Amino acid sequence: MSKQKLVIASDHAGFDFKASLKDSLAGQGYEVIDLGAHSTESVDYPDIAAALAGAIRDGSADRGILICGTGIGISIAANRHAGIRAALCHDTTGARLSRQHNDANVLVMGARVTGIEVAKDCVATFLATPFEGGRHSRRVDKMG
Ligand SMILES: O=C(CO)[C@H](O)[C@H](O)COP(=O)(O)O
Repeated sequence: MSKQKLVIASDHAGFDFKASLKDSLAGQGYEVIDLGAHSTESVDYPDIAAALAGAIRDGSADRGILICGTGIGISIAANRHAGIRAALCHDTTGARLSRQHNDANVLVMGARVTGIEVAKDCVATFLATPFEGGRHSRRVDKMG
């Protein structure tokens, strides 16, 4: 099976964290589109979330990873976009269930609240876990 196409983006607070995740994913052979931020210069997370939503919507990527300081603002912003199911996760249980029950297509994490090794485990779990369907499909469908 071919690897999923990934898009990753962060605000300034997640810049270093994003670089670590991107390196790790590249090392595993993933194609990763990086939509910035490209430095620690301050940017606004709604703009970052909008850019990533566009990349999922136009088919440039299958799954997304978003990072801000807490993950809260950028997940709120991402979920305002049609077709985006962004899950803010702090551990691998959340990452697994976000896929099994919610068919999340964007994993969100907070660089100021989650350690990078936990984050790498969350990414691996998120990418490896299929949606369970069944009763969960009905609920996901109700969200549009
Ligand atoms: O976590 C965030 C949003 O939920 C942002 O990363 C955070 O608010 C940015 O703060 P600052 O401009 O003080 O670096």
